[in-house]
Order: sequence, then structure tokens, then C-alpha cells
Amino acid sequence: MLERAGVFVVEGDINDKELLKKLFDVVPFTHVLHLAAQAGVRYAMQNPSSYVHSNIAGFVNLLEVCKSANPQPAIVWASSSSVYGLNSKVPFSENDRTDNPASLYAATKKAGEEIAHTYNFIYGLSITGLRFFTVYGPWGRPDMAYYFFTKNILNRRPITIFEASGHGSVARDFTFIDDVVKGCIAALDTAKKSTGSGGKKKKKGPAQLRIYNLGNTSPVPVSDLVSILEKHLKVKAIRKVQPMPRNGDVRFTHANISLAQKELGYKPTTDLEGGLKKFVRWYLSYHPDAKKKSAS
Ligand SMILES: O=C(O)[C@H]1O[C@H](OP(=O)(O)OP(=O)(O)OC[C@H]2O[C@@H](n3ccc(=O)[nH]c3=O)[C@H](O)[C@@H]2O)[C@H](O)[C@@H](O)[C@@H]1O
Repeated sequence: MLERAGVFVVEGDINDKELLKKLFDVVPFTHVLHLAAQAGVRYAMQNPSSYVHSNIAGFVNLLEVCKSANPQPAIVWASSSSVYGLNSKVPFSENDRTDNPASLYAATKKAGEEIAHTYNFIYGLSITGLRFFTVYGPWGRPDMAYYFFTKNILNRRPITIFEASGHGSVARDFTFIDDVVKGCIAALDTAKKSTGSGGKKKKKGPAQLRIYNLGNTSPVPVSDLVSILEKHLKVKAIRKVQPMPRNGDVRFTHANISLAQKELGYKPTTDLEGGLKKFVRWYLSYHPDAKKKSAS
């Protein structure tokens, strides 16, 4: 059974080292896709330690277990577009500066990238970080704006749309889940083997260390996102426009994806209009009461 290729989805506490060790003792993983994290930009002001716990301590825990495993797996993990922080050069490229984080969330993801470098350098772990750009779609996160906007629009409750200074729009490079999944699979498929073993760096040379943007390359103002939701839900939103609070948000994100295109064959195919249509269809079927509230 163990020799057969397979996929294991593991849900549990990333900080539970004994559990992880046991898992690696039983299954000789060749690849690990690590998506566990405390996500969300603004929540970091309410619960900062949860970010350190999951995104830093938890990540180190996983890397500790991976470096000691035999064979060492290749790791692909979720970083974030938020590492670009206050960077104003557009579009964001992987080699742009990432030392101006605007939130603790971003700082912990950036720390993850530095920690990845260390484990790659010392132990020969093959590591690929993927900078996700505001990923949305069916089965998405209820704490994200597109999701709770949908809920509030259907309940005829007001939604708050942030604007930048001078009534400027706030925009995101919203990226549809199916495109991101393809990027993740391509990163796994192109990951090279780690070069260490059992906690030691072998003399097989340096291991692969990669970072890619997985975005959509077309930023959309948040107010346009709301208009698309209104159209698909057939309900008018009650909009409250307010200046963007200084709570970790940045004004815009915009991915340059040429590196991922070249090396992973990554090519997003879903625009926000089409992606939100799929999301709304899923939302109305998943939330039993929602269909009655929608005019569609
Ligand atoms: O790109 C990323 O890496 C990040 O994308 C999202 O972060 P964010 O873009 O802030 O996503 P939302 O919280 O869904 O906000 C989307 C947009 O709506 C705006 N917004 C949010 C909330 C609100 O009440 N009003 C409002 O206008 C935000 O300013 C932002 O421009 C995810 O929540 C992060 O986990 C992820 O790392």
C-alpha cells in the first residue's frame, strides 16, 4: 500500500510535532503541499499570536519534521501577495522588495519565506513558496470580503467599501480558485527532489528554492466586485464607502505572473465576472436559505 502513489489530505494541528512525526514514519511522502495557516490581513490586529503560532511556529514544526524524514519530501507552501506590502512598483514581480509589510500577517508570511531559505540552505530541503493573490471561489473563506459581502447583500444589510485617500479606489488582483489549484499542481509536478536526508545535508548539491506569484494579472476595484455580485444575486447592495482604515490593508495588488507562466505553465483563465458567477451559484446551493433571498 505504501508504495502506491496517492494523495493524503491531512487536517490537524500543524504544531503537533508528534503527530506529524508519526505520519512521516508511516508514509514516505515525496511531496508536501502545505496550506495550513492563520490567514486574513485585518484579523491580525485582534489576534496577533495566532499568526505567530500557525505561520511561524507551525511552519518551523513542519520543516523540522520534513528535514528529518527519510526521504525528505519536496515542499510547496502558500505564501501571500501581502508580502509586497507598501511596494508601489507595478506589477509585483518576485524579485521586487518585500521588506515593507503593512500587516503582521504579511510579516509572518515574509518570515516564512526567510525560514524556507534557511531550511533549504542548511538541510537541502526543496521548497517552493506560492504567493497567492486574493483567492476566491466556491468553498471559499467566509472571512473574506467577497464572501461576507454576498451574505450581507442577500440579508439587505449594509456593506463597507474602503476607499484610498482622495477618493481613490482600492483594487485587488482577485484570483479564481481553480486557476490557483492548477498552479499548485504544476508547482508539485515541477518540484525537484530534496538533496538531504534524515536531518543531514548531503553532498548532492544545493536543493531547489523557488517563489512564484499566482495572481490573475488584472486588478479590479472592490466597488466593481460589488457590482458584479449585485448582478449575479439580482439584489442591490447597500453601500457605505469609508476611508481605508490603517489596519493592514494595502491600496492595490497586481501580479506579474511571467515567471510562473514560463516555469510552471501557469495561465489563469477565469476573470472576476465568470469566477463570481460560479461562486454565487455555489453559494446559493450551499446555503439553503440564501436562494429565497436572491432574486435569481
Ligand atoms: O492576497 C493575499 O495574499 C491575501 O488575500 C486576502 O486578503 P485581502 O486581499 O485583504 O482580501 P479580503 O479581506 O477579501 O479583502 C478584499 C478587498 O476588499 C476590501 N474590503 C474588505 C473588507 C471590507 O469590509 N471592505 C472592503 O472594502 C479590502 O480592502 C480589500 O481590498 C486574504 O484574506 C489573505 O489571507 C491573503 O493572503
